[in-house]
Amino acid sequence: MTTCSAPGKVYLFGEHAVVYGEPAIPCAIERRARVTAEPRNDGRVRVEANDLSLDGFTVSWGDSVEDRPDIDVPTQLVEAGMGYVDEAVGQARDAADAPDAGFDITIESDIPLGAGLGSSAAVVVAGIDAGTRSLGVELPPGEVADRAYRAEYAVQDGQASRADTFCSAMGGAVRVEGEDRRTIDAPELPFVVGYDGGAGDTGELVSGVRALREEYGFAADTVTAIGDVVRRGTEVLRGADPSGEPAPDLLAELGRLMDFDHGLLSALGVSSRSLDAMVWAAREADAYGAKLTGAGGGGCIVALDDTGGTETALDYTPGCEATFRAELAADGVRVEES
Ligand SMILES: Nc1ncnc2c1ncn2[C@@H]1O[C@H](COP(=O)(O)OP(=O)(O)O)[C@@H](O)[C@H]1O
Ligand SMILES: C[C@@](O)(CCOP(=O)(O)O)CC(=O)O
Ligand SMILES: [Mg+2]
Repeated sequence: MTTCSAPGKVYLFGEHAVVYGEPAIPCAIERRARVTAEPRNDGRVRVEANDLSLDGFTVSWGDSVEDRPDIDVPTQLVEAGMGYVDEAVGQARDAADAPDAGFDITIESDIPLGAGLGSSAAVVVAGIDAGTRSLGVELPPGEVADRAYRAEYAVQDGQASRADTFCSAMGGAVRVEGEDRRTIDAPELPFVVGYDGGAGDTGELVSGVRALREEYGFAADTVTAIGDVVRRGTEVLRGADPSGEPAPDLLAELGRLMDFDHGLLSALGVSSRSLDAMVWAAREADAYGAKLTGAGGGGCIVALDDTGGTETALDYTPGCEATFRAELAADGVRVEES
């Protein structure tokens, strides 16, 4: 039996544009998904996903038709819900050269689903690492990231960047631009997350941006402008002392860039009323900056604030269900028990 965990993330900047080869900087946060894999010798797969609830039902499933969850939700939604774990199992079998391996898989996660904090990437990364290790094969984190990317790419119909999965596998702050991916030095940034209790459909939101970008030159320019924000942000971070407290002027400049990024994402149609309300509550509470994180449509915003002001303001914002500080997770995927 092997248990591995992997962190979720917030985007400092660059989501959506990263899908078209622009750079992005996601940062791993201390909210993790834990996946336990226990090989079975009958070749079957059984999954217990207690935090995956569809229409109020907790989901567990197996690999035969009779073993699919018998709940009153559209098949498509159920298939989509199970897709990431099924793909992770496929990648683990392939990496361990054990196409017929069976597993009992248990998933626990404190990352809200579909909310822009990268729950899918964390589950896939931890799942591939736990699955392969339980078969006696240890993959370097870079290979776990590659395989997790292939899994996300398959579930999201070819609409995925390497950003979430690389960040979850490596931990810390990372910069991804097409095939180029690296960990970067960053100071401990005072992230505050606001969560509206909702979710967005990543595939649908990415498709929406793709369509706008194809229809309008100015939408394509908006995507490029997000890339420009990230290029500027990269320069700003390069000038920072990664070991010390971040200086107020550094936070002010990163915050201004986050605000700009949110405006561009909003122009691309991926914000929502509740995300905007939380962003404005943070700004009015004197956060350095605030933006949606991840695919958008609903879910989470991330603000930069080293005082308690934003958390208090979000607590009183209608539509905000939860607020928490998110510390940078130095560890990416790691073994918890074996
Ligand atoms: N705890 C979990 N157990 C099983 N599957 C999960 C879990 N958390 C996330 N997932 C999978 O990830 C999907 C959400 O991923 P996505 O829409 O990309 O949003 P995000 O990555 O922003 O959380 C869920 O529908 C489910 O398939
Ligand atoms: C919109 C996108 O840039 C980020 C999606 O993040 P999340 O799954 O919503 O956490 C898509 C991608 O990079 O694959
Ligand atoms: Mg995701």
